[in-house]
Amino acid sequence: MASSIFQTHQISVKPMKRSPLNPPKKPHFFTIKALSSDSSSSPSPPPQVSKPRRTEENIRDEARRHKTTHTHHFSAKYVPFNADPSSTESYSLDEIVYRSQSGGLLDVQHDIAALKNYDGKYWRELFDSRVGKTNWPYGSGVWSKKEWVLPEIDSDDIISAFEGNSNLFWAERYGKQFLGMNDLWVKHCGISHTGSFKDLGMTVLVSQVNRLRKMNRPVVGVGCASTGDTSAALSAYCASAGIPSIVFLPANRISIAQLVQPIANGAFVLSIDTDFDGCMQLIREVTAELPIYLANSLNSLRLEGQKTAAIEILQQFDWEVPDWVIVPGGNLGNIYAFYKGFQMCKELGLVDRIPRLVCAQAANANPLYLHYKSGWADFKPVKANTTFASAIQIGDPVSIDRAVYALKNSNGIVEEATEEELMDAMAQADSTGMFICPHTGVALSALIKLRNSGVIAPTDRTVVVSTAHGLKFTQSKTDYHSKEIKDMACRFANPPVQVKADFGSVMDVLKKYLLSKAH
Ligand SMILES: Cc1ncc(COP(=O)(O)O)c(C=O)c1O
Ligand SMILES: N[C@@H](CCOP(=O)(O)O)C(=O)O
Repeated sequence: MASSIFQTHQISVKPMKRSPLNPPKKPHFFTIKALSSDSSSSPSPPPQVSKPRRTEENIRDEARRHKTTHTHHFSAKYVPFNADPSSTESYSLDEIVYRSQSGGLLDVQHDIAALKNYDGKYWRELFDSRVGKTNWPYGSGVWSKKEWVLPEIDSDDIISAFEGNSNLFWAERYGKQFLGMNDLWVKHCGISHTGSFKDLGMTVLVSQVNRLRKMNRPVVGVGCASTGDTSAALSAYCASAGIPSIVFLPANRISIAQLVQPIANGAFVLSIDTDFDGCMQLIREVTAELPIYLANSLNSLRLEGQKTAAIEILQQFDWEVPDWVIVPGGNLGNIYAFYKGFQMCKELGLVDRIPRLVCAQAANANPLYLHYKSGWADFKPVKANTTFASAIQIGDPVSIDRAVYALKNSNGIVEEATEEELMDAMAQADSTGMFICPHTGVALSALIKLRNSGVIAPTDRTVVVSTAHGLKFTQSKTDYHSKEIKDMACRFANPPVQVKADFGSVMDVLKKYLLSKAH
């Protein structure tokens, strides 16, 4: 059997015998019948139907067999972000457009009235029913919310690695030992196909590109500027779809593990002698000239996938709302994506409030923090300095307006972390069994500050969003534990002990170690 990492195994299940007493059941996951707009009642929740997969089928074939004509009326379109209610400007998602007429950001606007034909209980049960299954495409944490993401895309056009459904980890020891907290959680979005939360948005964007190409729209390739994670996700999803990808990387500013990802996935990699903001400027100019589709989060499609992480957090808490969610911020799409996910759940009746959001920035790349501290006075981009949190070394974030909106509407806070603070926080978290990235260290530093100042109470249910896998950033950990960082005490370094290869020497160091650990 031809296999790829994006295919799951064929599962052999004997077809069930059908008889008049046992008629074929309706495939509920694939047919959501919208009520007419004047209807006041909601349909009953989807029944659990076992859907035998034929031996000769893979999961795409099975989904095709179950496909019925579209019976739901959910839709979405681009509108200017935060537009005046009187604005009539809008674009089909099948258009190639990244900016509004006035040059502002766009947003994907769903037909909320159609979605509201179903009550919160219906959506909760529908989403819950899809977790942990292999039904195409709903086995993905993103596509399990398809009606809220890209309702009109054909499931056959979707490119998915069954991303999402990431671990919400109870940080028991870290919470107790370092913060006196008993309800601290880490949402491990980096435990994902390419090792960061970018997979959530990229499955949506590349699926839409796949659709556009099938419609013969002029898209020869997909391109992005990147600090390492967007490029990894873009190249993997494009490789899976057989679509050329082009990535602009700031030379010598991303980790080796991140650099090798697009190289291995066959992307056209340009290493450019500038920083991320310079690469971003270039990709915007290039995509305006060439048939290359822009994959950065300036493109609001990406945020539709990323917002599902917020919905997933609520789902994992059995639809109870945490008090705080802390997100590291760089280009600032993700903080808005979280806001949007929470807000949609509130608007559609799945929950009755949203959490307070905290955006955490590295002090070396802190334009949002400075803007917040100035009382949201005039925004000024900064020149971002080198930071161990290299994926957020961004001085001129494209989603600044989205971030400000999200924070203002969630009673949010912005915090910053120095290099020493973020590296110490990462080392302490790792010492309790995690293996986080420096960006998660930034988010934990923000938490430490807000706990110390009493803004976050010991009993507050708090979620720290971990955005990438620690294995992408081993050089920073190596530098820290070797105490090789200039002007940093590396207080929690745990360097290996060099010891002679004889029993006595090994016993000596072990006894010393055990004594230091004895209570
Ligand atoms: C690992 C990691 N964390 C956090 C961020 C920040 O996300 P955003 O750019 O959406 O603010 C990024 C990318 O920018 C990232 O790659
Ligand atoms: N950290 C990002 C920076 C670009 O962000 P995007 O969400 O706008 O693509 C990266 O990994 O490239």
